Amino acid sequence: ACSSRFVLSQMHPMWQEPLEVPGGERQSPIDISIRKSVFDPNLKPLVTRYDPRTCQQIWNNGYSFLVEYDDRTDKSTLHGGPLEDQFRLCQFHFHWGENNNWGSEHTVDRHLYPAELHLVHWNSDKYSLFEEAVMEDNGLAVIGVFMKVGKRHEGLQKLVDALPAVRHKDSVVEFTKFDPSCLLPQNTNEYWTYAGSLTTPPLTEAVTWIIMKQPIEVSHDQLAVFRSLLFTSAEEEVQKSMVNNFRVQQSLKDRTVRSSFN
Ligand SMILES: NS(=O)(=O)c1ccc(C(=O)NCc2cccc(F)c2F)cc1
Ligand SMILES: [Zn+2]
Repeated sequence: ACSSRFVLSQMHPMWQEPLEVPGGERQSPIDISIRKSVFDPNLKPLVTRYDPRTCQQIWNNGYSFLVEYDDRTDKSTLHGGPLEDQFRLCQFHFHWGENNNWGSEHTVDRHLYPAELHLVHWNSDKYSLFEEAVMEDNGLAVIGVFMKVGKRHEGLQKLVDALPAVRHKDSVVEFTKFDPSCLLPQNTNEYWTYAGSLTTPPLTEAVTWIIMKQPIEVSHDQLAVFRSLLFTSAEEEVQKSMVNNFRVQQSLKDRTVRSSFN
């Protein structure tokens, strides 16, 4: 899978992030201003083809929990939308708050959601490994899906039920046959897209962001299980709840956010 045991330095929500990333002209996350976004009629529908058989495991990396996919072949892919190439799914993960008032990394006209899903893909037409693609400006494509509190999400529940097994940092549990398309909103034709970066170190400016307009609904209790995870490993004396694992918003600088809808 794509998230090689790249151990993030002890980064927590209040992590002392570099004030400016070298040449940081396209950092993420950002606020999406609807009235400043530009409708682009040339944006195509998104095409996702995910094979649940490529789902492998869940890993608590001390920052979020990642559901990792076998990305050694083109079995779970993304193309279309703003993308010129075909991209391979390597993992998905989430960002959330300590309560339902905040937690997402992106916002829409400053509206905060309690959580945000990121489906991480890398350009398998141009590169042969995630670690390579992550250093290139057209290397990654991340689909962002906002989550709001409402009815229970049946597809998410299988994942929620597995979380107690990865409560501590560096724990891994086998997790198979999960189709991440169940986490996409029913309307994937309405999205915003912009050129950005990873939102955790190394913050590389390699990401084409595709942010869905329609949020998915998850229950209060499902989000509460996310908050039962820990930043800390089993050995550490002081246990810290894994909450507020989002980055502070970055300036748009000289970028335009395009919308696939008017
Ligand atoms: N929140 S997000 O969607 O922007 C995001 C997506 C992926 C990663 C990641 O893979 N990091 C580990 C990692 C592994 C190998 C090489 C890397 F450079 C690297 F960052 C970090 C943030
Ligand atoms: Zn993320």
